[in-house]
Amino acid sequence: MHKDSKIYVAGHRGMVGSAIVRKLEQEGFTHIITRTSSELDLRSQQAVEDFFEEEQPEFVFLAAAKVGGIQANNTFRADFLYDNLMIEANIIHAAHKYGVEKLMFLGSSCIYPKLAPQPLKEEYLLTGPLEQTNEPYAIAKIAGIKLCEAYHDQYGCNFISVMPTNLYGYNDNYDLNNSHVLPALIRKFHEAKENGANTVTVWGTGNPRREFLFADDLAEACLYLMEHYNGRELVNVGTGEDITIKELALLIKDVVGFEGEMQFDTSKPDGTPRKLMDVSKLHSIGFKHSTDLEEGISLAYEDFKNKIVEV
Ligand SMILES: NC(=O)c1ccc[n+]([C@@H]2O[C@H](COP(=O)([O-])OP(=O)(O)OC[C@H]3O[C@@H](n4cnc5c(N)ncnc54)[C@H](OP(=O)(O)O)[C@@H]3O)[C@@H](O)[C@H]2O)c1
Ligand SMILES: C[C@@H]1O[C@H](OP(=O)(O)OP(=O)(O)OC[C@H]2O[C@@H](n3cnc4c(=O)[nH]c(N)nc43)[C@H](O)[C@@H]2O)[C@@H](O)[C@H](O)[C@@H]1O
Repeated sequence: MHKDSKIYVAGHRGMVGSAIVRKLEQEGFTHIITRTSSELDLRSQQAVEDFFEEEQPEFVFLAAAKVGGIQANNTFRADFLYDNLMIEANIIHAAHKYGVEKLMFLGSSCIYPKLAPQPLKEEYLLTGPLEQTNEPYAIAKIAGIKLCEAYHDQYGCNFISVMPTNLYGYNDNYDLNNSHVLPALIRKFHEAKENGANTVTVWGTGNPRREFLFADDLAEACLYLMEHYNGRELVNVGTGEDITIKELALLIKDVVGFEGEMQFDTSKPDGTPRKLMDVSKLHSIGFKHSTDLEEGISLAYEDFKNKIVEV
């Protein structure tokens, strides 16, 4: 990418998309193209093709998607499958049709089999059954990977697939029903402290293990891979370290300064027992994350407090 290359960031208002825009601006890229979902509904093929014909982007970061935590995925199963299939199919096809030089598709660590060996290597894809709570979303993301591979094979497109682990950071989603665990617990512990509550409820048993990558580190990885990786195969992006949900809750409890108790609601699903990414390929390409979990949680908590002040 040149500093004046035409770069489209799909999903620029989201946690990942906004981090990518922030990073591009910091690096001095001057021609960043964006559209909100009300300006351009990416589920409409005609609208997407009209947009690509008009803007003629040279590089595309595909960070737009219907995204949510375990409960959202398990509740809105049709929406997670349909929206994500339509968004990725429309953008990937239009990128081919209008001659985009390079596209990056963002998948997720949930594409791997529920009980695959850990840490998860890229070659474990499609080697076993998926986690039921997010199977629709995972199927959509696997289809996105296969679309990129197929357009590479048939048309020679330089479309790469990046598989982030669980993410958190600035501009995260703090809705208690639809968010991921880390932002949900930040909000729960904060509100319990502010309201003088004695107990915070954590979903599930607390035993599952999760890996968490700060979204600005992912954005840095995305720019690095856009510049340095042209492979057909997917690339995991994570920290290579995981903790239990209980350990995460204790960490967030300390950062927030909540002094009450935690209780575990086992009526809520645990989901995949573990999904630790093997990041040896990422490291061999030359990238390693820089924000450790405790520092990242503090940064996310400050962002959360600033946002509630704004409301
Ligand atoms: N968050 C995670 O833990 C995580 C983990 C692994 C992978 N990922 C992947 O990373 C990418 C970004 O995730 P995120 O956490 O940044 O999600 P997010 O904060 O929910 O942002 C998603 C963005 O997609 C846009 N979008 C959704 N539906 C759209 C539609 N029909 N038309 C146009 N735009 C639409 C939204 O645009 P508006 O704001 O304009 O409505 C929003 O900005 C996704 O591909 C996700 O699968 C996320
Ligand atoms: C990266 C994302 O991972 C997602 O799986 P996944 O990590 O289980 O999604 P999370 O919603 O982050 O849940 C992770 C673990 O945290 C537990 N948990 C504890 N308290 C809470 C809470 O208050 N809210 C939430 N949300 N969880 C909570 C939850 O039961 C589960 O075992 C997939 O559903 C998505 O498709 C995506 O791939």
